[in-house]
Amino acid sequence: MEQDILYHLALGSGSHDLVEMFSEIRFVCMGGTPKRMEQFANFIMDEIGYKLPAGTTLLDISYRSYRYSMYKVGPVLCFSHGMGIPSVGILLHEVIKLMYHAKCKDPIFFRLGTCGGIGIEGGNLVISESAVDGMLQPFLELPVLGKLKRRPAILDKQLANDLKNLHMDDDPFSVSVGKTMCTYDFYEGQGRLDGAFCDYNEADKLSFLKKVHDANILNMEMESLCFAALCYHAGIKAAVVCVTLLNRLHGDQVSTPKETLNKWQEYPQILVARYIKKQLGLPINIPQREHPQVVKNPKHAQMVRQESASFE
Ligand SMILES: O=P(O)(O)O[C@@H]1C[C@H](O)[C@@H](CO)O1
Ligand SMILES: O=c1cc[nH]c(=O)[nH]1
Repeated sequence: MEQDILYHLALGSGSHDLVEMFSEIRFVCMGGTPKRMEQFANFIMDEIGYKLPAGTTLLDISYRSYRYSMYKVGPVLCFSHGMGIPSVGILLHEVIKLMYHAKCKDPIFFRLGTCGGIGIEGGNLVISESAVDGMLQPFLELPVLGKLKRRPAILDKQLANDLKNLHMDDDPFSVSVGKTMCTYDFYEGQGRLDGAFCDYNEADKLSFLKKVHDANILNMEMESLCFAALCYHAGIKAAVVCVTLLNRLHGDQVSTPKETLNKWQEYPQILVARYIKKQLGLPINIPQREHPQVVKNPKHAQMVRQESASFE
């Protein structure tokens, strides 16, 4: 291949110097919405004391794709992945290739998400030890060339435990490690009664949720199966940290006020930021603003701005 066009990122190995732009990346963080990931980029910038080069602002490097958003903060790359397995799968293919082209060394991948708790109240964290599909099967099934390909959805146990150990007594959330059910739909796929269609009743739903609960599944979301399977297949250390928006044993609707939900969405970020700081050798409970790191490549943001702008 002469050049590799990372179409949905609006980047390419021929049009961009991917080594210059991304070789320092050590942590790749992704979550559903552009807003959340922009907030995380700003948060991690404060946490690790990273300073953007003078006169530059945080830029969505992939804004020309109109698909995903992408922010770079020193060694941390932040993406929005949209909703569901197809969306996160396409992104992962391109991010994994990006890491390869950029010659990044053993980057760790995180998904910072939201989920429905199974027996866990809203506003608490679940770290996935592995993922299962809506049939409780522990692998991603994908039709490839007319045949079903199965890839195990395994996550790094050590990383999950390391993250859990970063929980502090005065955190406003609990942290549990367990299995995650990843579905292809938010409504019927997760046994909700409040979708546009529903061919089952409350008793059927509760019997399914009990089966899920009895299988030690702590939460439901819509990306972990693919995220775990593709990272495991690529040999990438990966973790999924989600905040529960509700306890599904008590209801279906996400009725918590928006301000509270926004606060809760920060909880996975707090834990992952602690991990990143620890890996970078920074103290994890002292604000870093007064101790800015030297910017490794002061020309970087300007360069990203120019290259993104010139990409067609
Ligand atoms: O990371 P997010 O909050 O997008 O993850 C879950 C799973 C689906 O993408 C979405 C459904 O509301 O939230
Ligand atoms: O119940 C929920 C909440 C967030 N995301 C999901 O996929 N399910």
